[in-house]
Amino acid sequence: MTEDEAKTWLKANFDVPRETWARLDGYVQMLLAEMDQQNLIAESTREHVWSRHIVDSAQLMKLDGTANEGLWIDLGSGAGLPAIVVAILSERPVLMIESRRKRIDFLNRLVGELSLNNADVYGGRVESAPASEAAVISARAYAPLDRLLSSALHLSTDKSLWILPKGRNAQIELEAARSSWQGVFHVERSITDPESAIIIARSVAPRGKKGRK
Ligand SMILES: C[S@@+](CC[C@H](N)C(=O)[O-])C[C@H]1O[C@@H](n2cnc3c(N)ncnc32)[C@H](O)[C@@H]1O
Repeated sequence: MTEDEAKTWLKANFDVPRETWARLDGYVQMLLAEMDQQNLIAESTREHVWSRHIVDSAQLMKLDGTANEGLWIDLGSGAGLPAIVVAILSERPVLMIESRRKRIDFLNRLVGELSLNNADVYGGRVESAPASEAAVISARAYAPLDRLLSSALHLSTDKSLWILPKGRNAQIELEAARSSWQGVFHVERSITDPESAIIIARSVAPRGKKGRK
C-alpha cells in the first residue's frame, strides 16, 4: 500500500471531515518531529507513516463489533498507536496505558495539542492500572499473547473484545496461549501486510475458571 493509497483507504472507510484530517496530519507531524527525541517507530517506516502506522491502526476499528461505543483501552501505547488514531477517528473514550516517562509525556502532549477530549493517559504499568470494564482492549507490539492477557485481565469483562495485531506469529502465539486461556478466538489478516495477522478474542478467561464478571 502506498502513502496515497493509505489516504484514499482512510477517506473511503471513515468519515473524515476537514478537522479530523487536520488532526491526523498533526499527529503524523508530531510523531515524526518526536523521532528526533526518542525512538517511537522503526526508522525504516518514517517515509511510510500513513500506510504502516495510521492505516495499520485504523483497520482495527473495522474489526470492532462494539458499535463504536464504550471504553477502548490500549496497552503499551508508546507512540500512540493505535490509540491516538482511534481517538481521532471516533468519539468514544480511549485510555492509553504506557509505563515509560518520556512516552507518557509525549502522549499527554498529543492529547493536549490535538484537543482530544475523549483520550486519557494512565502513566504506569498495565499490571497496576485500576480495574476497569473495557469494551475493547488493543495492544500493538506490547507483549506475547499469554503475558498480554495475564497483565490486562483486570481491565476486561467477559464481554470485552480483544483486538491484537500480532505480526507474523499470530497463529503460533495463539496455539501457545490456548493451554492457559479459554475464549472465542479467531485470526484476521492485516490489510497493510498480508503476512501479518490480528487476533480477535471474546469471552477470555483463564482456563478452568468460571463466573467472570
Ligand atoms: C514496542 S512498543 C509499541 C508501542 C505502540 N503500541 C506501537 O505500536 O508503536 C511497546 C510499548 O509498551 C510499553 N510497555 C511494555 N510493557 C509495559 C507494561 N507492563 N505496562 C505499560 N507499558 C508497557 C513500552 O514502554 C513501549 O512503549
